[in-house]
Amino acid sequence: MKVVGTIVAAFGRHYEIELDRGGRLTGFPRGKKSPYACGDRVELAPGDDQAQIMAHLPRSSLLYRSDEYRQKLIAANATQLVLVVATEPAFSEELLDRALVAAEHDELSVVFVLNKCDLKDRLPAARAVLAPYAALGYPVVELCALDDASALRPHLAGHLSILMGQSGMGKSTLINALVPGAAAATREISEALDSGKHTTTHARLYRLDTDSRLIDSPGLQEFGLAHLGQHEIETGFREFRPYLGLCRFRDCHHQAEPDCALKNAVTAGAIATRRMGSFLRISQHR
Ligand SMILES: Nc1nc2c(ncn2[C@@H]2O[C@H](COP(=O)(O)OP(=O)(O)OP(=O)(O)O)[C@@H](O)[C@H]2O)c(=O)[nH]1
Ligand SMILES: [Zn+2]
Repeated sequence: MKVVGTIVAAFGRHYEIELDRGGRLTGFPRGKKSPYACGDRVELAPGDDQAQIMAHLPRSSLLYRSDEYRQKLIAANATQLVLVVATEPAFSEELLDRALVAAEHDELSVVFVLNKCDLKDRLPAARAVLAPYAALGYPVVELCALDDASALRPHLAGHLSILMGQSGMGKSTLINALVPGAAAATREISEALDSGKHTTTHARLYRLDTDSRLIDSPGLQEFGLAHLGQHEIETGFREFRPYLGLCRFRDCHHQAEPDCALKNAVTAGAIATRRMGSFLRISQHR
C-alpha cells in the first residue's frame, strides 16, 4: 500500500512530510539528489517514523528563481503568492515586479499585504507606491501584524499560499499572528541547519485550517528570472498583454524602436512609466 504526503520542511537531505492519512514522518530521497521543494507531493514506502521517498507526484506549479549558473526552488504546488510589504522600511518595486512575473507565469493568484499600517505618517506614501498594483486588480490588504492579521484570512481560504517579502517587512510577525507555534517550528529548522539564526532562511509549510495552508519563504533579496524568455517576461506584466504583437517590428524590444505599442501605451497613460522601466531592466538583466 502506498503512502502519499506533502513536504512541509527540508532539513538538508531529509524532509518532514505530512501524510494525507494524517501524521508526519521523516522522508529520505532514494538517490543522491534531493530535488524536492516545500509543497511537493511524494509517494513513500510505508514506514513508522522514517520512510524512503519512492516517487515524485506531478506539480501544478513550481516557483523558483534562477541566474545563469543555478536555480533555487522556492515552493511547489502553491496556488497564491502573498507579497508582504510595509510602510517602512522602503521596499524594492523591481523585486515586486520580478515576483509578479514569476507568479503570472505559474498562473498564481496574487495578493499584497501592506503591513505596519499603524505607522500613520508613512501610510500615504506606501499606499501611493501600491496604487498602480491595485489598479491592475491585485488586492491590497492593509493590516498591522503586531495587532491583528485577521484581515488576510479570507484571502487565504482555499489556497496554498506562499508568503514572500524582503527582510524587515514583518513577514515573521505575520506568520506568528496567523499560525500559533510557528516561531518554534522555524527555530527547529534553523537549529538543524545553521546554528540558529533568527531570520527565516528556510521554507516551511503550515496548515491554517482544513482548506488553507501557507508556506513561509526566506527573505526576498533577489529574484533572478533567467529561466524565462522575453515573451514570458512581457506577459508577466499583465497590463502589457493587450498590446503584445502590435508593435511595428515583430521582434520589438520596446526600447528605441518606432511605433512601439508598449511605449505608445506609456505615452497615453495606459501603462505606468515605472512598470515600463522595471520591465526594461528585468528584460536586460533577467
Ligand atoms: N509598527 C509595526 N511594527 C511591526 C509590525 N509588524 C512587524 N513589525 C516590526 O518590524 C520588525 C521586523 O519584523 P519581522 O517580523 O522580524 O520581519 P521579517 O519580514 O520577518 O524580517 P526577517 O526576519 O529579517 O525576514 C520587527 O521589529 C517587528 O516588531 C507592525 O504591524 N507594526
Ligand atoms: Zn515594442
